[in-house]
Amino acid sequence: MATLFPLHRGRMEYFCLGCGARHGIDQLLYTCPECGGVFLLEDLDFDKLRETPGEGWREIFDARAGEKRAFLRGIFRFYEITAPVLESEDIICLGEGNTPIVEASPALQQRLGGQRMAYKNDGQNPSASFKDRGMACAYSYLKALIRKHKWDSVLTICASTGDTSAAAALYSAYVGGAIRTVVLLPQGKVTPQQLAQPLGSGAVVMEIPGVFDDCMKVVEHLADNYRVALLNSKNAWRILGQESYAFEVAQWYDWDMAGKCVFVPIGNAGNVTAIMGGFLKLHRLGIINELPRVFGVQSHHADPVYRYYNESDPTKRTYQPVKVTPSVAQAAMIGNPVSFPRVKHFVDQYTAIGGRDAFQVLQVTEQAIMEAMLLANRHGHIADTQGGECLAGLMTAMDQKLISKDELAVLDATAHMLKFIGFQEMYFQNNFPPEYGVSPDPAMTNAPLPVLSMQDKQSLTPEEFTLKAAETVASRLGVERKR
Ligand SMILES: N[C@@H](CCOP(=O)(O)O)C(=O)O
Repeated sequence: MATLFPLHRGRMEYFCLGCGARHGIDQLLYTCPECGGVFLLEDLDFDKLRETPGEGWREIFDARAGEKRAFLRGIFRFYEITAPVLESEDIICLGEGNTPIVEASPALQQRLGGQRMAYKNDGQNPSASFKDRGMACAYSYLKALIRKHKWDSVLTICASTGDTSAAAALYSAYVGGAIRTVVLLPQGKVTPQQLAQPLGSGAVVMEIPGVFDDCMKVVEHLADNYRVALLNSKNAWRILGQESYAFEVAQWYDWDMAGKCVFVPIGNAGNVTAIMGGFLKLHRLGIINELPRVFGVQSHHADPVYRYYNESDPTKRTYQPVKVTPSVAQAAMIGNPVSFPRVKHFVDQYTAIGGRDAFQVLQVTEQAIMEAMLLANRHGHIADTQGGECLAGLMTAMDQKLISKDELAVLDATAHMLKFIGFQEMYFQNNFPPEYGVSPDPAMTNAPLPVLSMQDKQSLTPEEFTLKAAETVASRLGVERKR
């Protein structure tokens, strides 16, 4: 019974956060035709889910952990609270979600003065970032529309700092058929690894001089005026898929969120929106009894959300986009997050239940981000620069006494470290362009050590070469000979 599909079918609608207008999901909408506001998707029958007690839902979701069928695997094991309007035949699962939570080693915990922490490695998703969670849902919905309307051609489009484009191109390549994808990237501001991803998936890659915010404006104009399907998190289906991060954190800790804090970097703000929205859904259904505290983290080079919430008097807060400067947390280098209205919407609900401290935003320096990432990785983690940003945020929270040692901090490593490996290289080789404001601590750098020369290789016999190389390694490391 527990794994039956579906246990609940919903009636979903777009709901505008600007004017409250509601629209049917039969058409692709990103912003409200009436006021231009952003949407969330709501299941009008969500409260019917309360007929099953929280304990019942916990059992159902736990029972699906070993599920093999695509439509109940990955993010879709939470089908009823995600997108309960999709048909099983439309659901795409490329193995997204279910990413590991890895607790800090005792040595790292000690370095943090005993603070409990863990990373959730969302870089272990198929395209190596959390965006796959959202794309699985957005593409499943698109597939449903294509089937229903018998469309023979759909052009999907997104602006990206590198992760969204990789995910969009991957899911598009998998679905194929009517779908073609184009991605718009800020020229020179996406890492070589991230640029290689959509190219390899066969997407059309276009580069625009400027930063992400410039690309986003072009994509928004195209979505408003041309027949294209926008795949950024402005597309509310993306948000639904990304809620699975919250569901998985809760499930991993046996649905007990007491004493847990979640740290998440804020860029375009889709992820922090989804995480708060996800926890609120679980709370509404009694699946969790407490909300974890959420700490958003931003670099001082791209911090519009921090600036907004840094004003303690809510009546004096005014939102101002910022002009970004280069950031190692390049995925979050965004000065005008499209989901800002969604953040406000959920922060109000979140703090109404969890109190003022349930949501806070921290600002960290570029130097702190780099050093936190290196510290984490020297202790066996695979944090990317955004994961470093979260750890820098945790350290800031500790310094400011915003968190206690008994609380467990769950940090979002949003992408795989290998996507951002160039920043580690710049740190190790001390060649960061000055705009980043990062200078290496020699104790944190590393470099390969050459052993013997090519001339040695050519002049020695293979046996002599092995022996001399082994002796050089042993003597450099001060290893004692066996007696
Ligand atoms: N960091 C993002 C920026 C776009 O965010 P989205 O969630 O709105 O698609 C990226 O990887 O492109």
